[in-house]
Amino acid sequence: MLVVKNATKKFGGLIAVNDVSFELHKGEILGLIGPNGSGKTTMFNLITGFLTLTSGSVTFKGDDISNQRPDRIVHKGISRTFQITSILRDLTVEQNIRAGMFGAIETTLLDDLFRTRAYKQKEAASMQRINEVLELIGMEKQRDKLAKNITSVEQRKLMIGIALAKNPELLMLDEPAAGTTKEEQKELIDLFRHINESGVTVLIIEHHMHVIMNACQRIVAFNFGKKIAEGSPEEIQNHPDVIEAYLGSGDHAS
Ligand SMILES: Nc1ncnc2c1ncn2[C@@H]1O[C@H](COP(=O)(O)OP(=O)(O)OP(=O)(O)O)[C@@H](O)[C@H]1O
Repeated sequence: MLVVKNATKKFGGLIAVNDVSFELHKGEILGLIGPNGSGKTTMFNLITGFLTLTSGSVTFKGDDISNQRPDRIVHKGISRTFQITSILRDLTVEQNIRAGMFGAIETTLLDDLFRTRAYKQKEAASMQRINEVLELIGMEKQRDKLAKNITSVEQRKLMIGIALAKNPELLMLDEPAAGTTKEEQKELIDLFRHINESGVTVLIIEHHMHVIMNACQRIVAFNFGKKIAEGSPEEIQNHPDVIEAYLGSGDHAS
């Protein structure tokens, strides 16, 4: 579904991503791991058009999407979350999801002004998608609560809901379990599986090793911008280069 080929990103003299190739298959949950600064977020930004490749390519469903604008890439079916929270705290859960749909369902100014049939159809489609997303993230009961008044794990789920609002085929999550407890992480793992079972392919960057090991079918490991290993959770856990990377970095993610 997604093919990254010889991707390289240089920032001046620093090579943040160094000749990385990997594939993501339709229907799977793939994890990206690696110590701090190993190039994972840069890789996300290269796939989603927030950064341009120095060299290499990214193809999605056979289309070359290398260096296209982020909004074009969203239209092709890739949606993502960010490390920094993107929720609008003074809006309700439902309004946040609606805001996430911006650009996904388009109405013209005339449609909006005159409430045309096209407007009504699009509004019905929006409402249907909002309901689907609320069901997917398990937050139907919280739909009218202000985002600032929901729990921190609910805020994490809402961030995922905002990305899902665009109805992606590929959902990319950047550290979705940051700042959560073990109990909350279990909820999030169930959520990733539920989203995946609904037909969405998932790519996750995550520091909590047990989240990655439990949620992902396959894992790609990075160190110093390079791919050092790829395989099942078991293969990755026992891979000498991965063990060395984590021991050497002092980044003992739990
Ligand atoms: N815009 C930028 N300009 C210069 N250097 C950058 C930029 N973005 C990232 N880097 C550098 O590229 C390297 C890879 O960073 P990146 O954020 O991709 O790592 P990461 O694996 O996502 O780390 P973390 O787990 O801490 O988020 C780091 O050395 C970082 O300082």
